[in-house]
Amino acid sequence: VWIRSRQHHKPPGPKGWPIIGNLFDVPKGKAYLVYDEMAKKYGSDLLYLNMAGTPMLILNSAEAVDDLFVAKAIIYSDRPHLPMVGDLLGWNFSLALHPYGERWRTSRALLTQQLSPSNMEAYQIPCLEDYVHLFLNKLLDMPEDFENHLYLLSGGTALSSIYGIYPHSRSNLYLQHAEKAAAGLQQGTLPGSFLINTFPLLKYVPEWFPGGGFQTKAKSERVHVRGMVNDTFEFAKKSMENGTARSSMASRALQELYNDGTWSEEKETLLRNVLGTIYCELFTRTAATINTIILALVLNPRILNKGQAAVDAVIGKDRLPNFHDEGTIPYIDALVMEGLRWRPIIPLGMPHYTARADVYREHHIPAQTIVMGNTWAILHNPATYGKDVDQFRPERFLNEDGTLNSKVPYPSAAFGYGRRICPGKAAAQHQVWIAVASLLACFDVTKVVDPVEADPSTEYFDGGILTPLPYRCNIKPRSKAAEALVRSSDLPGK
Ligand code: HEM
Repeated sequence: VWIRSRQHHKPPGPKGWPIIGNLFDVPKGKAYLVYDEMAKKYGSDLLYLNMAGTPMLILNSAEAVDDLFVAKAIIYSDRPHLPMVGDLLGWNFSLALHPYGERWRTSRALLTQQLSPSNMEAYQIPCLEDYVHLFLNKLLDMPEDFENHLYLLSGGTALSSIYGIYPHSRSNLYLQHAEKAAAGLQQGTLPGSFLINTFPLLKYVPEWFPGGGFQTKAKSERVHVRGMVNDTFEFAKKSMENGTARSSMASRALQELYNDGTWSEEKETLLRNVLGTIYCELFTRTAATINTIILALVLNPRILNKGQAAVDAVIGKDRLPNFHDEGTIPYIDALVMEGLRWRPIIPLGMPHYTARADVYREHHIPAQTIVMGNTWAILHNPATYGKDVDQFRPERFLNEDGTLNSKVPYPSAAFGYGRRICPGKAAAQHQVWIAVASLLACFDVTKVVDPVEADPSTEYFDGGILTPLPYRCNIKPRSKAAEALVRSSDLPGK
C-alpha cells in the first residue's frame, strides 16, 4: 500500500495546513455547491480534502459514483464512525449508521422484509391513505399551518403502520420524541458543529470539564432517541399484552416470533431497532420532499394548473386519489421526480467509507476515507437534465404527448448509491405521490396577497436534511364539492 501510495497521487483538492489539513476549506453552508465549484476549479469530478488527518473524497459525477459505490461496492459501502451522533446521542441503533458487515446485513434484510410489498399493502398504504385524508382536513381547518400538517402526515403514517399508534396532532408525545431526536441528529452532523466528530477522543471529556457542554446536550437529547425507538415499541408490546393492540408491523412481527417459538431478547432488540430506523426515516424525509413540491407549486401557477388538470382527467371530481392510481398520471410522476431532483433533501448523500485502500483512475484513495456522492451536482448536470436545471420543470421528464420520457433518467441519486441505497424508496415514493395528487385534486396553492402579491421565501434549512424554511402561501379548497369530498373521507384510527 505504501509503495502504491507513492506511485499514485491523491485526487486533486486544495492544499491544506499542517495537522488541521483542509478543515478551514470545509464550507459552513451549501457545501454541495461549493464542492462542485471547487472540483470544477481543479478540472476534475473528484475532489480530495484532508480533515485533520481523515481523508475525504467527494464524487461530483454519476460516472465516479457508479465506478466506486456500485462497481467497487465491497470497498465503498462502509460508514464512518460519528462519535457525537452514534455514541453520545444514541443513534447507533440505526442501521443507516452501522458499519458494513454482518450486523448491517442482518438489519437491512429485516428492514427489507418489513417493507415488503405485502406489508406495505397491509399496513402502510391504509394508514397512509387515512393520514392523507387527515392532512386534507387539517388544511381546510388551518391552512396556514400546512408545515405542521405535513409532519403529522408522515409521522402519523409511520406511527400507525409500525406501532399501531394513531396521533391526531403534531404535539403527540411519540411524534415529539422523533422530531426532537431528528433535530439533534441534524445538528450533530452539521459540518464543524461538534469538534468531537473530528477528534473522537473528546467523547471521554466529562460533562463538568470546560468545553464538555456537548455531553449535557447529548444527555438531554438521548432521551428523545430512546423515546422514539424504545417507548414506541414498548407501547406496541404493552397493548399486545393487555389485548388493545391494533394490527401493526410491530405486533405482527412480535406475534410471529412468539408463535414460531423463535423469540429471544436479541431478536426482539434487532426488531425494535429496525422498526425505530423505519419510523425515524419515514417521519423526517418525505415531509421535506412534499414541502419542496408545495413551494414549487406556489412559485409556478402554470404547473399547479397543469397538475390539477392531469389529476381531474384521470380521477374525475367525485373521489379522492388512492394508492391504486399511482402510475396512471404521468404528470404527477414527473412532478414527484422533479421535486426529488430540484432540491434533493440529502444533497451530499450519506457518507460512505473505504474499507481498504484503492486506486481509481491512477489516484490513490486511502483506507478509511470518507466518500460522499455529490447528489446535487449529479441531479443538476445539464448534460443529463437539460440547460434549465435550476428551474422546477416537471416537463423535462415527459415526451411531447405527455407520457414519461424514458431517455431522461429517474433521479435515483436522491436515494443514494450502491449497496447502501435507500431501502425506503418505494415507501417514500407512495407517500409523496398520494399526498401531491390529493393536494392537487382538492386545493389551490397560491402566493399570498398582502396587500400585493408576494413571492414566498425560497430559503432552505441547510442541515442534514434540506428543508424549505417556513414560507407563506394561500391554501384554499378548489370548490365546495372538493371541500365536501375531504370532509366525508375516512380518518385514521376509525
Ligand atoms: C423522499 C424520501 C427519502 C429520500 C430522498 C431518502 C434518501 C436516502 C439517502 C440519500 C440515503 C443514503 C444512501 C447512501 O448511503 O448512499 C438513504 C438511506 C436510508 N434510507 Fe432513505 N430516503 C427517503 C425515505 C426513506 C424512507 C421512507 C425510509 C424507510 C421507510 C428510508 C430508509 C432509509 C434507510 C434505512 C437508509 C440507510 C440504508 C443503509 O445504510 O443501508 N428512507 N435514504
